[in-house]
Amino acid sequence: MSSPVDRYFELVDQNQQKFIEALREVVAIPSVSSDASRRGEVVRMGEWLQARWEALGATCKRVDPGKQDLHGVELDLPPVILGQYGNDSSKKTVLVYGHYDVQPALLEDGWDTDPFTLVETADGRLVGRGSTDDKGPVLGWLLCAETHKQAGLEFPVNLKFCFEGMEESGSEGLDEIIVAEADKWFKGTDVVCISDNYWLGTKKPCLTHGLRGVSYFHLEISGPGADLHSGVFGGTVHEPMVDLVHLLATLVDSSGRIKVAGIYDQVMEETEAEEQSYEGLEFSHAALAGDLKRDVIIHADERATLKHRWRIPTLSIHGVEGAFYAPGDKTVIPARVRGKFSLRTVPNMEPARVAELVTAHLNAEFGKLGSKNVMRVIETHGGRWWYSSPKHPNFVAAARATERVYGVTPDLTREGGSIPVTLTFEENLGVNVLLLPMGAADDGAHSINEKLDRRNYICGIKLLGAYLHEIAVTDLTVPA
Ligand SMILES: NCCCC(=O)N[C@@H](Cc1c[nH]cn1)C(=O)O
Ligand SMILES: [Zn+2]
Ligand SMILES: [Zn+2]
Repeated sequence: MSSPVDRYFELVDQNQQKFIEALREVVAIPSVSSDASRRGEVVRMGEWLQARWEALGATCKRVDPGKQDLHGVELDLPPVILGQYGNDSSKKTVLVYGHYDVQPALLEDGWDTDPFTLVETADGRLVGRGSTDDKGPVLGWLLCAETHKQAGLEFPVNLKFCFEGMEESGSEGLDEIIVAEADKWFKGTDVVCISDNYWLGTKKPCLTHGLRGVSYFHLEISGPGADLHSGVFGGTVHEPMVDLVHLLATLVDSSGRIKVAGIYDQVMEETEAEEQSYEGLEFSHAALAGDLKRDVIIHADERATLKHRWRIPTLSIHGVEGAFYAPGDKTVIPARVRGKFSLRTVPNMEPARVAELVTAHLNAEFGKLGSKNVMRVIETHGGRWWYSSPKHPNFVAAARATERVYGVTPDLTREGGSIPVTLTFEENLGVNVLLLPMGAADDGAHSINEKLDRRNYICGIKLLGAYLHEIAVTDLTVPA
């Protein structure tokens, strides 16, 4: 007699094509949260999920977070779908989070095929916007529950879920809902699992126990009351763009070193155990250079690259608002420009201290210019870093599940990006949070030709189920 988990795996294998059709159906809903004209599609996607979970017997609560001002257009925020599947006091309760909105995508951005039509390539790539970020994983939880029910398999845990439609646009309204529901809808949660990130490479699965934070700034330089003719005024007025370019160049050098005094002071000391944790990870500069399509890597070895992604703060310059950027030549002096940059922050940096250091640096550098323009530094948004122990039983259960599906011990990774909701759950629910990725490093989330490999999708659906079965038999008490 095969075990329930083995039976579940067999069923997942038998239903592969059906699962791909389900992914095709959701990829075809262009739920782009940053596009006002697509807001109805985002809502439709949330309603699709709610209907499908309710058909299975889950109890759902649709929470409408209110209104959003999107560049002057007032829009209803898409619903957060809260759910509860099973309510057996003898079982553990797992809360899963995911998002059903996606990044924008247009064929003319360079996609090989229509981004909202799922295409399976001969080498097993399921190409389509949202396939890996995050519709594949969100669907994975649903298909896992449906498969159990259809086969009459006992579902191993009580499942709570929280699916939002604004993750790609700053998760507006979500934190307030989590805080308000911490002792209500989320009461009784034993552990949280989020599947919304990626393996370090393309072959070996991983569990993720750390994320960097982000502190985002605008640096505004205002000069004359209107744009000027450079032939008339060039060399006779202080140009905002000249000041801005100079200031941006004082922030970071070409080797990625941040030039803001004091910024590295709060960075956590590295321990011997951490140094050893880089051994054996599936990560190579050759593969990274391949993904980048050109070797533009700064560091000499893989370990240094990972440290600069995970445990060292970095500063990136993103763009300039108000600057001339169209093709062709225009002899204008822009009157007001806004440079945009952000720092990725790491343990134990405090956002308030980061803002203080950045502002002091820019004030000092601007002072040196002797410019009559006006400078403003604005911190527009931020999120804190997250760092957790991979020794928690939640991670141990996930590692066992991974071994069962893939036959290997997963890598333990951190990520350079930010998922602020991770910390919101950890702090407000007081339980352990695990990041359990489905997709691979080369999936191209946010990029053109986003894909999820068939292998990752099918094994990922097995993994989510195996994880829930492992949680059911794991003592979640943290050893003293
Ligand atoms: N692999 C998961 C990363 C998710 C992600 O891309 N998060 C964004 C969040 C963000 C922060 N500010 C604006 N968006 C990120 O850029 O890290
Ligand atoms: Zn995502
Ligand atoms: Zn994303």
